[in-house]
Amino acid sequence: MITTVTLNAAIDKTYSLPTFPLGKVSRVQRFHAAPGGKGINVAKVVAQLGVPVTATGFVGGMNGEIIKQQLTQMGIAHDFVSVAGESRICLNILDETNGTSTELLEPGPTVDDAALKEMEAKISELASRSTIVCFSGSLPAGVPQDFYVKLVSIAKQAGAYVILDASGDALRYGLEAKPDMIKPNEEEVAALLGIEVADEEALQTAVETLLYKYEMDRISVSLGGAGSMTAAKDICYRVTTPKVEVVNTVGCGDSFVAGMAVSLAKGLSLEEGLAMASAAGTSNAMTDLAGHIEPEVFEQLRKQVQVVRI
Ligand SMILES: Nc1ncnc2c1ncn2[C@@H]1O[C@H](COP(=O)(O)OP(=O)(O)O)[C@@H](O)[C@H]1O
Ligand SMILES: O=P(O)(O)OC[C@H]1O[C@](O)(COP(=O)(O)O)[C@@H](O)[C@@H]1O
Repeated sequence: MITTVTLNAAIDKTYSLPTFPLGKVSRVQRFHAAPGGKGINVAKVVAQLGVPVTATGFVGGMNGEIIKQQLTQMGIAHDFVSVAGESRICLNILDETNGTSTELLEPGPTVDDAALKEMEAKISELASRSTIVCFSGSLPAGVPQDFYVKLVSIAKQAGAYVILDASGDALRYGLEAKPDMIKPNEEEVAALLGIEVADEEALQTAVETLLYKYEMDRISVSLGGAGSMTAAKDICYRVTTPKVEVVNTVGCGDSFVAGMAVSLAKGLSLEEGLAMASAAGTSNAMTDLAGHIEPEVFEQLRKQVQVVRI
């Protein structure tokens, strides 16, 4: 089983507008809402790829109930810790004319100490039954910046392979617990090392520095439409994906993580994992939903992505 952890679960709402003029009234004709937040997006794609998954994290209020209900309807097992307050809404406004995506992310509920303790116990229990645990996303108020250190350590101690997809201090602290894999973007790599990444050679050096410093199994730096770079012990790959018609890139990183987690759960090679992760990310970019892949598109892309050793 794969467990996904979303400490700041959300309802992801997407509004698709022909144009999005600021300071004007826009009437929204096309919209949808789905359970979201990075880890829940990972869970949705893992489920689509046919691997058993349990989604956990903090949820609160009516939005929390909706998140749980909809996951149940999707056939995704969940085991959340309930908190006072309301789970957030994350709004993504797609302007179909100029192709922009504008995200408005609420802060989410405030988590108290009792809920933090409950989460530690939950991770210990779920990780002991999981081959992979994915921690994804930002920390809501009340969660200490170093909480991922604790949770990653607990999951590793329970014997799970741990993927951490976070940013800022949450990632910086989380690295101290030596997750098996992280999936930063280029800016996050630069921020972690306090450097500027001028070109691909510099990126490779930076990624390898992080890999060895924190004794990780692999690091994938996702580069949006330009693909990704992945370093593992004594090896580095550059992956490029075919040019596709992009609809909405929200959730691409989560889909990439899902593909990688599924490949690990199935015992596939790193090369196969990269094809799977990249195909999932690119497939997600081709739909207006966040954390969604079309199986036929995914299978086609999986054959088309280029995984090159550098
Ligand atoms: N515009 C795009 N065209 C094709 N594939 C994309 C595009 N954006 C993202 N992807 C795919 O999704 C993966 C992760 O996307 P990225 O945008 O880098 O992550 P994040 O959402 O974390 O910023 C990429 O490595 C790529 O495979
Ligand atoms: O937890 P965070 O970091 O605030 O991010 C929340 C938001 O990120 C998203 O998962 C999108 O993330 P990616 O585009 O990086 O995959 C939204 O669906 C979500 O609501």
